[in-house]
Amino acid sequence: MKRGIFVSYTIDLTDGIMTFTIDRPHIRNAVNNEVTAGLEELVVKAQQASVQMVVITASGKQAFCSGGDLSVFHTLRTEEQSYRMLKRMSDVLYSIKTLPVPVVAVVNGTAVGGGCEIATACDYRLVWSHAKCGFIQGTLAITSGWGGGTYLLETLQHDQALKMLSEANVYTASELKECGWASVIVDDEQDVEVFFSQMKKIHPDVHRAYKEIAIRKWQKTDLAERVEQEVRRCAVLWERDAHHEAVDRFLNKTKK
Ligand SMILES: CC[C@@H](C(=O)O)C(=O)SCCNC(=O)CCNC(=O)[C@H](O)C(C)(C)COP(=O)(O)OP(=O)(O)OC[C@H]1O[C@@H](n2cnc3c(N)ncnc32)[C@H](O)[C@@H]1OP(=O)(O)O
Repeated sequence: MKRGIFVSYTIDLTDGIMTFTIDRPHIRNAVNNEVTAGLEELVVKAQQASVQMVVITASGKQAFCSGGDLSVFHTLRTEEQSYRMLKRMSDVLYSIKTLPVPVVAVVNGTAVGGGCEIATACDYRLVWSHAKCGFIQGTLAITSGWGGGTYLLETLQHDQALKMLSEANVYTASELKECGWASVIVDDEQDVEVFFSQMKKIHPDVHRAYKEIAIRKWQKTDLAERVEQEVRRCAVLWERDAHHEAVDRFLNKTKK
């Protein structure tokens, strides 16, 4: 077992499964710059030949990830400033999406905003039955900006994806299964183990070969360029008053 412990995340390698855990439960596992750096570290470490699968999850049962840490990212005011943050996260999520092994999000609780983007960049989403998830960026007068909107349109039927993005709602685990976002709903740790033991029945080279096919398709269809356009579009909206006012409302509401 190899283990690296930092303040905001851990990376663990056990039996060929490399697990990245966001460890900021007090703030619903929101992504700050340290978590972004951790995901960059994950991408490097996951290239090792001994890694057969990658898991992304988070501490506690309340939240998988509440998106970007608004108390940190709210200091980014202009299109240019927000573009740099959005681009960095979108680059790391693209690298995660195109890892040569299956990537599984174990959605242990609420996933909203960028949290849904992280999960959507993964190949599989194991969603705990109590979890509620949604692309709520619209309520902040922005779009997804880490590539997750583009990945959702790749993953779900077109009208389901567009509805999920535009409605900016949160959905229950069963609604997420019905629309095709959740691969599996899990009720306990045993259900999670069953998923991984099924995966492990198949030789890791077979998983790698199928992943190669998917990556080739994404390269042919200019996925990276489509993500870049999503990032740029979000940065334009980010600069506007409507976005900053909505974030102010959230931050002031929770301080009272
Ligand atoms: C920035 C990138 C962008 C993208 O490209 O996608 C985004 O991610 S936009 C989306 C940003 N995220 C949000 O707007 C979600 C905000 N959070 C919530 O709506 C709720 O916290 C929750 C996730 C639904 C959980 O609700 P609940 O369990 O009731 O917890 P609290 O609301 O009481 O939160 C506890 C504590 O954590 C703080 N918090 C939560 N999320 C964030 C966040 N994303 N950024 C900063 N802080 C966050 C919240 O303020 C509370 O703090 P205290 O009041 O000090 O305890």
